[in-house]
Amino acid sequence: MAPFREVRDPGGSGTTAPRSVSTEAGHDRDLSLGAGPHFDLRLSPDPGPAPHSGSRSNDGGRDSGPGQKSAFADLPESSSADTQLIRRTLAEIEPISDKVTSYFYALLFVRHPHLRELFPAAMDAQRDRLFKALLTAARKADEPEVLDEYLTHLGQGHRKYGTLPEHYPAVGESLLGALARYTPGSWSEATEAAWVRAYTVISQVMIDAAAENEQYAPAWWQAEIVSHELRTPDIAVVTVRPDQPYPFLAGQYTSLETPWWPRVWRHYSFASAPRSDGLLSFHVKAVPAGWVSSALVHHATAGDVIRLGSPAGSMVVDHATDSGLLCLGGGTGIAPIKALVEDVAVHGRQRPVEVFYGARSDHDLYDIETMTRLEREHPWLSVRSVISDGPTSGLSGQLPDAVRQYGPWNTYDAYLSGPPGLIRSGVSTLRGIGIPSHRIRHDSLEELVGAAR
Ligand SMILES: NC(=O)C1=CN([C@@H]2O[C@H](COP(=O)(O)OP(=O)(O)OC[C@H]3O[C@@H](n4cnc5c(N)ncnc54)[C@H](O)[C@@H]3O)[C@@H](O)[C@H]2O)C=CC1
Repeated sequence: MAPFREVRDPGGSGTTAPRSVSTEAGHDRDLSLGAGPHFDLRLSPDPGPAPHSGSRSNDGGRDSGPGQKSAFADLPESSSADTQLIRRTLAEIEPISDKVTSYFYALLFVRHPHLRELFPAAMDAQRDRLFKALLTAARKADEPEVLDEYLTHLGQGHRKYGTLPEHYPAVGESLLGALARYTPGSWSEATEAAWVRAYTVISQVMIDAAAENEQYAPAWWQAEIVSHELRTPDIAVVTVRPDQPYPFLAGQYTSLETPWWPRVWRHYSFASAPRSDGLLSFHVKAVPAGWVSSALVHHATAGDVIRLGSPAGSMVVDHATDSGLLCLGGGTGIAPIKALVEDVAVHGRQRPVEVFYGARSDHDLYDIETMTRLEREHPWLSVRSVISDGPTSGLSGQLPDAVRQYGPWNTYDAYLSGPPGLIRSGVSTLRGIGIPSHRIRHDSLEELVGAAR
């Protein structure tokens, strides 16, 4: 049987933690957690198969075998009562989530200062990512399969930050400390016990997923920039050569860290299907206050080395069907759409692919030449550009409106990529014209908001 590790001393980092800290709100807050919650995490040396659900994982397409059991199937019967208690806490902190987030990090760093170095020097960009992810996990507690997949990705993705199993109890204590502090009306022994049970399972799934991923993938890849092409004053196509093979699927994205902003990771979709020379390309637009995007567009040159995390995302082509593909790419969102087109071409299936490429002006259609070249090469491909904000001789308006003028689309699989506003209105338009939700694919809005800054 695998050893159990009990974490009984929330301040047990060997450092003398101050008893209070000044938070954003300017109040000194007591950091005591009383006796403290206990997290019994099994730090198994042999993780066995990852307990994820059998749906697409972020390891470049490896699926877990059929019939694997969800870790959440092991939850005690009290779990639905736990769900109620957890929901109540979540509802209570929602309007003050900023304060709770600040307090969570204050607790974490004051009690466990050695963990500070795992986070970026300037925390504002990524400040609430971890906390949000934990709350998202808690919110999905009654959707075991979805939660398993989410946590598996989260656990694997945390390897690049240097996260170790022994860090999880510290995070759990800080999470509970912050929740308890900001829900004084409802926090009780039962609520704490519910959160301890939920966090214990959450962290165990993440730890197991990371350990399983370690068997076949590095925590990150080094990648040298081999070409940097400025297509407009603020959009660059950056091509890199990873230091070891990088398996991924067309339509997926990765996390990327530049040498100029250590520990600040941003998501970028691959702009090509996997290539025989192993090179990877990204379309990067420098956005205002976008540290990483500006560095990549305005400072990066050939020879610079960046780091890449694991591939992720399920916006991939289903090669088991011959359905047509309806693709909406807004701005740099055309990058993974181009990868999907190349993927269909590689598989040699003659299925119709209809691309709507949206941009604010003709000038912003930075990749139209590539798309029209692909259209010339492949009779099954049609590319239409749609201009939203300027004069044009072609289609004008917002992308979803343009798509509505064509069709019918109800036999197509739909792929959306671009700004969150496009995804939201695109999904609602496509549903409205008869494409069922399960045939509409896009990256998670949570990942997209602020993704490529
Ligand atoms: N996998 C993905 O979903 C990817 C997403 N992106 C995201 O795409 C965005 C690209 O930004 P920009 O190039 O500045 O695009 P943009 O803001 O210039 O928008 C491009 C086009 O998208 C459509 N659009 C934008 N907002 C819309 C809305 N609210 N409703 C309907 N249509 C809308 C319009 O047709 C517009 O011309 C970034 O936020 C980036 O993070 C980029 C690459 C991949």
